[in-house]
Amino acid sequence: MAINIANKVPNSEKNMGLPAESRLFPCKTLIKEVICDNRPYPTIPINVSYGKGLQATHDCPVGTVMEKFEGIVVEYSELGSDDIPYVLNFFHDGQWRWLLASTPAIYANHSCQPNAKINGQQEIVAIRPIKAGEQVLFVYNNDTEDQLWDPLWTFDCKCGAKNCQGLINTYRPWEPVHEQSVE
Ligand SMILES: C[S@@+](CC[C@H](N)C(=O)[O-])C[C@H]1O[C@@H](n2cnc3c(N)ncnc32)[C@H](O)[C@@H]1O
Repeated sequence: MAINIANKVPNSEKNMGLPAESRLFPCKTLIKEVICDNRPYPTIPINVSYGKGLQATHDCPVGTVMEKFEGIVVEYSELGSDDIPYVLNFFHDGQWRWLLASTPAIYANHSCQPNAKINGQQEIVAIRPIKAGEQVLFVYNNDTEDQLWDPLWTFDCKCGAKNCQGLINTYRPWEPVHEQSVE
């Protein structure tokens, strides 16, 4: 997996200009890496009925990188309960890692009928054409059931899709209905 290491956390809506100790996701110890990349992406944060969401600013074809999770990689034990809904875990160098992102990617909501997915570079990528003004949505729990779901992340899905799973409280393999190949 390609990871870009930079010497500072990228600016984001909430962390802009703040010193490390007062960031949205304070991490007191053991910052292993800082992942950051060039910005911006064709999305903006918006308000939705369940907090914030991420909205496309342009019509985007399949394969467009809509946003990217970038921030600090920490140990699970360093996470606070408020961090859990926002953390992205990924497998790297034979172990699970937790990425506390400080980019608008954290606002992308879940849908059981998504228009995007996360790729191996922690990017949110369009799996179907996304129109300007549409919310960018991916399946949070698309994985094998042997990966442990964090109970602190359980929520009632309000995506409204016909195939809505309802309570999101476990990983399950997700079969795309109309997904187009982007890789
Ligand atoms: C990564 S945050 C997404 C941004 C969040 N909406 C916010 O305002 O900060 C994940 C949390 O958003 C909420 N969420 C995301 N997708 C949802 C959905 N389809 N239905 C209900 N709540 C959802 C849940 O509370 C979830 O734990």
